[in-house]
Amino acid sequence: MQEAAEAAVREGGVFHLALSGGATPLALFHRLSSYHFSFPWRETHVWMVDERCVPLDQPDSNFHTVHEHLLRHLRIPYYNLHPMPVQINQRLCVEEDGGALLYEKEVAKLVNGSSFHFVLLGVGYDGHTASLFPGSKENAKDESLVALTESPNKPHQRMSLTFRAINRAQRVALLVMGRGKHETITQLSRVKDQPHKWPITGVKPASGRLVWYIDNEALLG
Ligand SMILES: O=C(O)[C@H](O)[C@@H](O)[C@H](O)[C@H](O)COP(=O)(O)O
Repeated sequence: MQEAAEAAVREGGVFHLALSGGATPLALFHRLSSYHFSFPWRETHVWMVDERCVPLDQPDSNFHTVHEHLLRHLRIPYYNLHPMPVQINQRLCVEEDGGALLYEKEVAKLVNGSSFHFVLLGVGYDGHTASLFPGSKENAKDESLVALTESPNKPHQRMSLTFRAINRAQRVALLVMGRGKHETITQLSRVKDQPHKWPITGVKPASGRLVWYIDNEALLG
């Protein structure tokens, strides 16, 4: 990630990084904040891959998690932080409030070609990634870059980058860790291109690079 950040900053003066929630990236966040002192945070813009529709100061909020475990330990300008606007007009993720479109416009305004330099993803036990869940209508060729989605797990309402946004990225890193994910990895190794059932198989950067980072426990059980 640091290499990608340095290369992007060298080329264009800015690094656009989109981060997922969940427990898996916490160790990476800890590492980034504790050891990577030369990471170009001042030139880094932090975006969210997905968000739960709860106020940003709630422990369930992905931005809250990223803030607690990473952002608050860094020297990063606050105007480089881009939480998803899940709360508008004192209500959460209401279609008419246009939060998804607002975020899409913010991405379009700041990110060249809406193509993030680096997107960090995880995978759920059911093969979901970001907040793109099995069987949901958003998984079909969605034209938008950001959408309101529904999770089978609480909190149900979500906002998420779509496949379209993810697949525009220059690099996508898929981080899978822990014995608990072994079954999922085994199943995923047998399926191909079934984004409706296994959303993770819909991650295919058009011209970018996709790299899976799987630890031994997830790989070997
Ligand atoms: O909001 C979220 O939960 C995520 O962004 C989600 O897509 C996550 O990456 C996977 O569910 C894996 O979660 P774990 O890392 O907790 O297993």
